[in-house]
Amino acid sequence: MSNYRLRKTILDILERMEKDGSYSHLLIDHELKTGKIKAKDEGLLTEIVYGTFQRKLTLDYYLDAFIESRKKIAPWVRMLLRMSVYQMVFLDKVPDHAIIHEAVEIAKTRGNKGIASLVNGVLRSIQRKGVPDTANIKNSAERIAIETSHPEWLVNRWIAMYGEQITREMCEANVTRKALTVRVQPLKISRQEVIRLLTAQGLEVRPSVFSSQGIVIDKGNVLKTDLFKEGIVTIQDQSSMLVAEMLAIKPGMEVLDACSAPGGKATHIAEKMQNKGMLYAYDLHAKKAKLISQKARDLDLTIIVANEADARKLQELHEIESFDRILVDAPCSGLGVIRGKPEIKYNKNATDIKRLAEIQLEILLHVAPLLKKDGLLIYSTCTVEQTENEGVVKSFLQQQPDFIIDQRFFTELPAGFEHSPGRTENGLQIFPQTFQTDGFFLTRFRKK
Ligand SMILES: C[S@@+](CC[C@H](N)C(=O)[O-])C[C@H]1O[C@@H](n2cnc3c(N)ncnc32)[C@H](O)[C@@H]1O
Repeated sequence: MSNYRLRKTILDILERMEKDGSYSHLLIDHELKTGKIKAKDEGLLTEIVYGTFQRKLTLDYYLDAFIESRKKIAPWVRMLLRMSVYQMVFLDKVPDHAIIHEAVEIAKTRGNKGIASLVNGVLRSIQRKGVPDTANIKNSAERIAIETSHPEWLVNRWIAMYGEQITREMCEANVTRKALTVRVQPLKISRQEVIRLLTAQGLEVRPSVFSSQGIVIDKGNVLKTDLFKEGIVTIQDQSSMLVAEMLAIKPGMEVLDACSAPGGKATHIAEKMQNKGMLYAYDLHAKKAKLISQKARDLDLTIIVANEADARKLQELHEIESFDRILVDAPCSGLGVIRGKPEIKYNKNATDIKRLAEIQLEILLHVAPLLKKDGLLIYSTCTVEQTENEGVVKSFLQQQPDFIIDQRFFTELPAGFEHSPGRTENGLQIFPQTFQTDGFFLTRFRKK
């Protein structure tokens, strides 16, 4: 694929992300699977698409200094300018003159001479004068918002929750890449052996401190290895791996995973159960429930029974006090996984957060009676929103006096969490910047 075609494909993906609010990772995966992108270009395509979308608001701030405010420009032209400026400012892989040349060619072919001249003028001015200095922005929330491309309402909200320093670190982490991590299927092979095999294939890897099954891939493409293709390792973020680790699971138990698709944590729990016992996994959507069964089959785990159900109606399917362990990995705003899914920061609003917190509490209150006395329930989300995390935990404890926060949860956490900034009496908020993971929240209740 020529450079021109590659840039045009990148522009197409970015436009679809903007127009349909489509999931960036799904669009990129789809494009890479068409086989039209050369292996050597895959990294560049991913980098420009993610980078441009991640830094959309920063790039607009730069561009607005060079575009007359009265001038209306079509969304595709703005996107073309954004991806060009992203490459000029944040990447050093292609010289500026080549970036400008390709952008002008696209503008000419898709638009007309006038658009090509505008694109040429704006990009050449930026090349000559450089981008505006954000140090001049006086208001600190606005400055964080522009420098890290987050909506200002979100930055203000996080500053009110966590203070300016944590907010800035979090926003900065959200625009960086993190290392991919995988989980080993321990019933098939040991982590040590997988590390040996991956290292022999030239990858740079290290054991995760979050989970005895986790491996961090510092360099190399694990997705192309047979270990991945054969289901011996699966992709999972380290903070997600913490859930099964902290559920104090034993083989032979009866376990409920109330919001389970696509089954990352359910399969991890089944592995911890050594595929002995019973794990009921539910999801609201039938299609998604099928993904859980598929994942269980891929990993040769036979104890998972996956079905479609609303977690708020599980009392119709199961008896009171029938489970040793329950996991509520609740639907949430996803504001902890912005790094991998940048569209989330632009699409969510405060009303979504409030509504989600209501659903999360409803789910918890409904499944609580299904837990045996002395049983454990983990509540987790992939968000950094206090309303959805500590807020829900506090409301749940108020309405369910039979439940307490299990203090052993804190002593059983892996080393490194002793002074973690997000640790409170109600659970553990993992920030994306602390361990270079997804932002995640989890806590463990015990039924008295
Ligand atoms: C955070 S995801 C779960 C991820 C999963 N535990 C894993 O590790 O792969 C939340 C899931 O809850 C499902 N969901 C949303 N509302 C639900 C409800 N009322 N009952 C059951 N599942 C629900 C969503 O479809 C989504 O798949």
